[in-house]
Amino acid sequence: MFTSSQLRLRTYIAYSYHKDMEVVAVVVVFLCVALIFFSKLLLLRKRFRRLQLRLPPGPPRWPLVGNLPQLGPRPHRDLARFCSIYGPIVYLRLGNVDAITTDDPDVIREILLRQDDAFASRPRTSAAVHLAYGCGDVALAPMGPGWKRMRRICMEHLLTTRRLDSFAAQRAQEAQHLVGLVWARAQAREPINLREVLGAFSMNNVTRMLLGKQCFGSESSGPSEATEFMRITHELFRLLGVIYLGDYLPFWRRFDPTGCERKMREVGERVDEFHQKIIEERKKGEKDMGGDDCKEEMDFVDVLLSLPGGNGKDHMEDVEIKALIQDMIAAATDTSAVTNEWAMAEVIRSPRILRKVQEELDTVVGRDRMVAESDLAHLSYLRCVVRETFRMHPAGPFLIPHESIVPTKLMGYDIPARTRVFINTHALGRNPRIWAEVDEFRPERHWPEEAGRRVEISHGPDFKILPFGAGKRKCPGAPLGTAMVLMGLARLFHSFDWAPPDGLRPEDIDTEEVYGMTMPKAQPLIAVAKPRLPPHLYC
Ligand code: HEM
Repeated sequence: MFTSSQLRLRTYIAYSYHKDMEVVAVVVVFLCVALIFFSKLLLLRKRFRRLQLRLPPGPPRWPLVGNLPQLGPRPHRDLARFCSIYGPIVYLRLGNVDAITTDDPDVIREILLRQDDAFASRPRTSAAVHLAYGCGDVALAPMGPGWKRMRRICMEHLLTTRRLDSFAAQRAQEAQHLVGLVWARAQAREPINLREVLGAFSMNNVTRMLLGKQCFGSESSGPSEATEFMRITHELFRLLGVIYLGDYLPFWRRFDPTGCERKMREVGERVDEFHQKIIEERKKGEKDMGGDDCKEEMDFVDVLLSLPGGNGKDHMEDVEIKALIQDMIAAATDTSAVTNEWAMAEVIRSPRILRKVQEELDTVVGRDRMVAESDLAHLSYLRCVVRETFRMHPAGPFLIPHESIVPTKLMGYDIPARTRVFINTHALGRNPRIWAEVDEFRPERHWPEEAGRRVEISHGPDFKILPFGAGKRKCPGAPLGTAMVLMGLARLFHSFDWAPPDGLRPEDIDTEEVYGMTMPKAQPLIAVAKPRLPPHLYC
């Protein structure tokens, strides 16, 4: 039993407790209201600031999704249309991402050269995370010390002129292997799937440098493994090119209704198994890697295994080596194979151009030997064919997307930080303000005005074509890519006459493209070859 004074005390304690709770509740409610108020204020300030920005012009946008619904299955064509309506720089809002696009040489020069420091980063997309070792490679890595180190390894250890020269004999063997393959089919009077043979040519060239062995052919680990590797590499490329809604609408990633991100994870794991196997086999083999002379004989994997790691470590991490192997394969194979297929398609479509290419080859090389790499610099007309191919059919419709690091001004417009930049190389080559008769394949337009001047394949000061990009992110494999493209074409045009399969006229060869990170012909190129050199040269 309580006394009355005890009861009074208990009542008082209960009363003060409730009073304190009320005060706490009032303070909490007040803090919440203040928080909501200030965050709204910040949002409004941000919106107000955005309203003050002078963004480039662009198409009207939908709430939440912005301009995403205006992009169809060929987004390079949609963005080109916007540039023809709104001008050389177009602003787009893709979900919650700021983006600009351009097809104009002056704007491109400003982005890639004058403001290279502001625009040289890459967006951290889901594909880059799942398919490029968490952006730990070169091609998809955002600007930073990681990218710098990996790029330096490429430039100073893998793609040096000396090392590329040391693989010249292997490249010549691969070119002969290509000719032999086509010759065998020609003897059997079979039409040739040029996508297949050119794909194998590129892949073999790259894997011989990278791994010291062919992927397709007598040295391969077996046709089924090679085919699976090629299949999974194509799948990787397809996914890298996909416009994934989750990169623009974060809620999409929670549900992933199309299973795109799950597929990325699966393909990333499958590709990783291939790469891990390569490293483990090589470590087990324990090749001798000492001495500078020996280093010139080493393939890329040997070189990477011999290099010190970052932060004073003795060796590079496996994951860094795998990211570089993947970049080399992905960046080098499809790009050159797609370019070669387009060039063959356009030349076979035009018997006049085929005759001119062959006349030049007969003059420079003759008919009693095969084309050598040393001939390539003298094949000016063939070089014009390659330049014209890059104008009409750049390997990819866009450069790999760039991203601005800081807010900046571009041609008088405000560009916020983290704006995604789509440089539309497909539209640049077909921009009617720069080129006449844009849909006509005419190599002569690149013939140098000054007699005897070498025809450059890379971009010139006018930035009217841009096959390898420019500035800090320029393709580090451009000399190798050019050599592989020129060599493949020179050998095929020199060794064979070409025609479409029975019943088709040259002009019936279709030139429809299919969108992706690289942009191949929609249908593989099938053609018939007829040998034109003495038989002993083919074996
Ligand atoms: C015809 C063949 C090739 C073409 C058309 C081509 C084209 C390109 C283009 C357009 C870019 C993007 C540039 C940018 O975003 O500004 C690029 C980047 C790159 N390419 Fe190539 N490429 C070819 C061959 C090669 C080869 C043979 C290699 C290496 C063996 C290679 C390695 C790379 C790498 C590592 C990058 C990323 C550079 C960076 O982000 O820092 N490419 N290439």
